Amino acid sequence: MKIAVMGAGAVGCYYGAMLALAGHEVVLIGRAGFAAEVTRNGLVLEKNGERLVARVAARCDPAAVAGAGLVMVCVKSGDTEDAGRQIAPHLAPGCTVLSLQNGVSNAETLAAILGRPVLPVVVYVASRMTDAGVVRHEGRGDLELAGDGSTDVASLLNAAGVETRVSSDVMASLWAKLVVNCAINPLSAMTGLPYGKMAEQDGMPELMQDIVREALTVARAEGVSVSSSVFETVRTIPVTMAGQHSSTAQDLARGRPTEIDFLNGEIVKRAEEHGLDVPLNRAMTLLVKSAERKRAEDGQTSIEERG
Ligand SMILES: NC(=O)C1=CN([C@@H]2O[C@H](COP(=O)(O)OP(=O)(O)OC[C@H]3O[C@@H](n4cnc5c(N)ncnc54)[C@H](OP(=O)(O)O)[C@@H]3O)[C@@H](O)[C@H]2O)C=CC1
Ligand SMILES: CC(C)(CO)C(=O)C(=O)O
Repeated sequence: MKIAVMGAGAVGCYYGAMLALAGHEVVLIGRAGFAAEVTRNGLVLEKNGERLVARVAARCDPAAVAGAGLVMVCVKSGDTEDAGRQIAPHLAPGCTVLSLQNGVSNAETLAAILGRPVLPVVVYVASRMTDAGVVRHEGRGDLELAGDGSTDVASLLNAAGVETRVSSDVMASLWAKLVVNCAINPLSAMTGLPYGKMAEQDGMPELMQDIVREALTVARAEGVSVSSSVFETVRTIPVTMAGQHSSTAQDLARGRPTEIDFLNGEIVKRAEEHGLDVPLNRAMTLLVKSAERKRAEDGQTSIEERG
């Protein structure tokens, strides 16, 4: 079966490479530089000290999803709508579409644009692009999904060495991930500190727990039952990932748009719909958006100065 990956970044390249290395026909849709590099040299996966070259097709034309039986959407949340609109006219009638993204609204957003069901997938991987055609696996890699066809998709992924579970409550798992991201990501971005040092600041562990508590009131109002283990997860991440900076911090540092509207911003938006106030999540959203704006203006200034 042909498998298409829309969004050839850290997540798309990791799973695309795993599937190609297992013998599947994989096409990755990304930017022009990526497509040119991978067409020349293949997609390199660095994993467990090995450097594996996966033979994949790399394209920048979304029409390349045509004929795929499985389409994995792996763009950042802010790009979901555009990506959906771009692939919509080219999807095969019976294909299965997955959303391998953080946040709790992407699968629904895509489904509305595509006019077909989209399976939400919880992605437990740490991966990053180290060069145009090189993806480095840093940890885990397992997936959790639900919806029509999920048993077949899970079998295909498990056979390719990607541990995949069919979930009894995938939205609860996506929410749990969201709640943890709400407590960790913006504070890592605002302090600029790795998680270990960040959590050593007086009052910081308490602040993180308060953000979790606030986000959980919104999850409850949405009718989602999130495991209370999220409190423990937020306590342990600064220990187990002491040297790490959040994806939000990394996006800010690179001058790229963050996913904050789909993290704390999602909590704020949904809280408003339920008549709840979530001042801590509101503050986190505002601070990160202000930093994004400053980063953009500073970038603009330096372009003009160079100019
Ligand atoms: N990286 C990780 O370890 C993890 C990430 N996630 C989640 O997975 C999702 C994907 O993250 P990640 O892979 O890190 O993101 P990346 O930014 O690395 O990858 C997305 C890629 O898609 C490209 N892209 C976006 N829109 C289009 C388009 N219309 N056509 C072609 N290419 C496009 C982007 O290009 P450009 O940059 O030029 O826009 C980028 O190369 C996010 O929701 C993230 O939160 C979840 C778990 C772990
Ligand atoms: C789990 C965590 C916080 C790890 O960095 C993450 O998902 C992110 O940075 O977005």
